[in-house]
Amino acid sequence: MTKERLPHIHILAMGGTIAGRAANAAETVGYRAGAIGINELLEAVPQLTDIAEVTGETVASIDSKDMTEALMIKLARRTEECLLDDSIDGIVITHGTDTLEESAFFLSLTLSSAKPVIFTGAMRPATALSADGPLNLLDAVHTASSPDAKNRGILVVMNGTIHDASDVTKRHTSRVDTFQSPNRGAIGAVTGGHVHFFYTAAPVHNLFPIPSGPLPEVEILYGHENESRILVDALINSKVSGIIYAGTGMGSISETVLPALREAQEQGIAVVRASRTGSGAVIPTSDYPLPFISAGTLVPQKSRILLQLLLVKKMNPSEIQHVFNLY
Ligand SMILES: NC(=O)CC[C@H](N)C(=O)O
Repeated sequence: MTKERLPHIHILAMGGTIAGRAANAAETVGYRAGAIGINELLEAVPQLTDIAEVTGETVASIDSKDMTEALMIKLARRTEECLLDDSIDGIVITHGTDTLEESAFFLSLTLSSAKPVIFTGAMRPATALSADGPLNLLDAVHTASSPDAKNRGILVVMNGTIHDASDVTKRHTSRVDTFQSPNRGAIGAVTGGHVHFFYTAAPVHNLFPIPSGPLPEVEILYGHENESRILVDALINSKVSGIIYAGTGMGSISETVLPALREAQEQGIAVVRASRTGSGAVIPTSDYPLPFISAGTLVPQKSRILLQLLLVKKMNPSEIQHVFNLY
């Protein structure tokens, strides 16, 4: 009897807590992210060899709070090369959790492939009691090996749940169930190695080529009571290309800031209304007609990435709104 070939899953390591080392096993907060190399990470999960032929490489060893646009582009390019490699069946990206959702969303907008691409990370360092990284890695490799994970775009596997890159967001500072998809819910689960998707695949919107150079400057403002226009004026003076306004409620803008944002628009700055609430859609309303753009269900940090890529295409507010309507 011939043994069935195991899938070849390639791991791209970016650092983060999953590769974090602390002084002792009780330490779950003070540690150095990205201190552990890819080989040590794989050795901690010997069960991987039962389910896949696993190879790995280090793309970066950073705390993901320091993620940059250049590194995000580098990660997208390397992932694309791996997707084109016929010997690779699926890809797992280990990443710090702080900005994991931004990288996953960026790759979902710029890559196209039937092969699974799975992001994972950890909330406790590799050296901690009850470290969550090893099981997250095993679950991610199970998912990357699953034929059911094909044609679903970029996925995030954490804490036994599978999430779509557009909805998933980090919602808690320390708990292992921090990753949630607040609008549409998790799309699947990994239980005892069994990968189970709850829904058929949603449409995948890989809309852009991987950008070749720096993206337009887009900043995020956070709405609050008794707000002044100081920050909007600073952004107008800085000649940014876009502003994401994380407004109160459904992207509401206070009367003190509204005239300043209108002035920004007159200077050619694109303004997107998102919400500081963390979930729900911001939809176009007569209170804020075009050129105000509404973010849909995208959180401010993902709205920023989408707007940057749309501004590269030199789209006008109406065209930009059409793309945000997909979310
Ligand atoms: N749990 C984590 O991964 C957060 C640690 C670190 N700040 C990072 O994002 O890389």
